[in-house]
Amino acid sequence: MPRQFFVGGNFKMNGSAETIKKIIEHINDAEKDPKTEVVIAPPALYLLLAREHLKAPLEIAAQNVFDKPNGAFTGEISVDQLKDANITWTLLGHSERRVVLQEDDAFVASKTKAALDGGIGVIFCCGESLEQRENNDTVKVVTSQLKAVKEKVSDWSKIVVAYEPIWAIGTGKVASTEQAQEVHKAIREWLKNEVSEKAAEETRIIYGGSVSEKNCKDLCKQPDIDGFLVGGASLKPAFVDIINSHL
Ligand SMILES: O=C[C@H](O)COP(=O)(O)O
Repeated sequence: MPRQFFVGGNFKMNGSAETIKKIIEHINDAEKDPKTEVVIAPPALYLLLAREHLKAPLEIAAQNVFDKPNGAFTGEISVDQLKDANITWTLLGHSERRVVLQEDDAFVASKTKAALDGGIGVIFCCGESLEQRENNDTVKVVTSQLKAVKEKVSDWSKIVVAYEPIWAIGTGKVASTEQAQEVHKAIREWLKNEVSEKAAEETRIIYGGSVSEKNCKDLCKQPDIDGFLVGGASLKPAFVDIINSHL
């Protein structure tokens, strides 16, 4: 069975109640490819606003979730709290959290397990720095990030893997179709060898890093690119063109 095309919109720490409502209304009203699964990730403060306005089947992701069920963890949000707010997905392992907030592989994997155990889908981000790419360590870095998850998680059916080379995020410097396909293919091989044939066939592997309405059409023609995780362009009307890119 073909994998359903998946497009996530990561608003990061952008927007206000007014602008996020406008973006949501635009996405609601636009003509969209019904074959694309669309998930938007507004800042935590606006998850409930998004829940109120976003129309099904569009879904909402948190940008992060904690791995403890409750308690004295100032500033954190639990899996049960997301479920209470009808939030069905979370991003985890974004490089901005790995680099700026120093989240390591083990912590990201622990949060991934907590989310999946609670029934929340995970958009699991992985990717290499420019230095790591120049040292030819891309596949090694990405698979070691995935390996940390494999040590804690056996069911991959609710994981979407987002390959996001750090050097391409927010820089306007998109990976070439060949560069992206090569890493996506390596991730699929890794899934086949280390998880299962089923996981390799069914897991969506999406690309993130300066995706725009201009480059999405070529990227999505690659056999192992099953969609996109979009940052900056998800705040613009062009997000709909990315949702429709494989039409
Ligand atoms: O989560 C999204 C990625 O970090 C990509 O962001 P960007 O599209 O602004 O480069």
